[in-house]
Amino acid sequence: MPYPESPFGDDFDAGILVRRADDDETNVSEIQIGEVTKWLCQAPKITSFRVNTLKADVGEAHRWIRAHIAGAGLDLRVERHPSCADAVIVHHPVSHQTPQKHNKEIVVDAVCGAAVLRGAHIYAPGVIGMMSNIQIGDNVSIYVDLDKKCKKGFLKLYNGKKTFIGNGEVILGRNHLFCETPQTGLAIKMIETISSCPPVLGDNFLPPGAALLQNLPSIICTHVLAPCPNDTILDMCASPGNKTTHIAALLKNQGRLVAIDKTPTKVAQLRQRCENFGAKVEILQTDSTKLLDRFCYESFDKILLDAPCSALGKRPQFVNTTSRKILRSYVPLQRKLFETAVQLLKTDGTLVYSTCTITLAENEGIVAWALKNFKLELVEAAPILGGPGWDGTQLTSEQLKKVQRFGPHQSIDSVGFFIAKFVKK
Ligand SMILES: C[S@@+](CC[C@H](N)C(=O)[O-])C[C@H]1O[C@@H](n2cnc3c(N)ncnc32)[C@H](O)[C@@H]1O
Repeated sequence: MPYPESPFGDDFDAGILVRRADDDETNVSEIQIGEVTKWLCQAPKITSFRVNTLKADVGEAHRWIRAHIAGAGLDLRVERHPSCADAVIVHHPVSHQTPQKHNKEIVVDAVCGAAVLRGAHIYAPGVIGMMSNIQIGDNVSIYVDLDKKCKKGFLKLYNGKKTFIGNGEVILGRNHLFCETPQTGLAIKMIETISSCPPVLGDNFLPPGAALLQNLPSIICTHVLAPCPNDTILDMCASPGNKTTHIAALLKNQGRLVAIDKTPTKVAQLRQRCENFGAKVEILQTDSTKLLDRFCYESFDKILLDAPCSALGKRPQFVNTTSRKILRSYVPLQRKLFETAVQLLKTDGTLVYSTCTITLAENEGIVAWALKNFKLELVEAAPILGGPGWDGTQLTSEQLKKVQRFGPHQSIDSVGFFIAKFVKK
């Protein structure tokens, strides 16, 4: 089976990705959606770290990352990002050759396969099938099960829908993998992958809280909010806290930062992240659509609404079983959260709206709706490092240049993401 061209099933109407929420029949955009779905299946060509400036110096973190990569015998370009002072970028090598395949095969699930293409090794729970003749120390080829039909513990050559992603060395044998519970430990040490992302790019080689792996568009998003010491800032949908801790760092822990999430387990994650990163944050577990019960009208200088969304910007994706119903379920919640944000924002205050998805309805659709319903000015979401927004809503081409979208054919090959910035009038 060749590498997939789309994570969606044959019966998925991809046109929904480029339609407005209030016009679900007509194709209103010129976007070549096939290019986008193909891009979603591929891994990003960079890995980015965000240095936590509350605990580490960017130059020093840059040297640690370079030394780690050199120590693994790799010669990769590692640079401090020219426009995001706290970002360090590792460029993956460009390889035009598919690795040579071995006769012995391992089958992994789609989530594990995606992690492998972003530099992970394979851990026991991700392995589904291992041929019975495979021994510890063997070099094997890794395949992703594309339709979840391979049974756990499968011991023959799997002939179902699968795609090749790379080669590795077996560390754990069948007995350990399939006969022991719980299944834990490093199962396959990756040697080479089709994405060329080197398998050394975790963040656990760095001192705790010094830096984290964070996709570049997410790093840019907090710079667009532009926190300044002594601002009063609200992060409405904050867990696991990647952007909250970034805001705290740019605030230098001065001013007031309130971070909220609705789900108790996610609030626990947020708390832990803020603690590890030395971030001074007031954390609340509540529904952000109901914040006017807790805060006065116009309480905040700046608000980040990193909204719950359909998360279709994730890369790579092998399989996505989302539906029209699920995709359309986010817009009403995004509008409610947005409305609350506008009420809590001071006049002349800044609101940044972002998502990690690609649909027109959740991105440009929300911006067009917001400009129609509130006294807001759309301002340039600088630093602009992504491309313009998609057409298909009432937004003009000038307005589409003020927002930023991360997608295919751009200088930054990262995940799909959207950022818009407003000032309240
Ligand atoms: C896109 S994630 C946020 C990621 C986070 N900003 C970061 O960068 O680490 C969206 C978050 O919104 C939370 N959420 C969803 N509905 C919410 C609501 N009504 N009120 C508050 N949080 C909500 C989810 O639990 C989820 O953690």
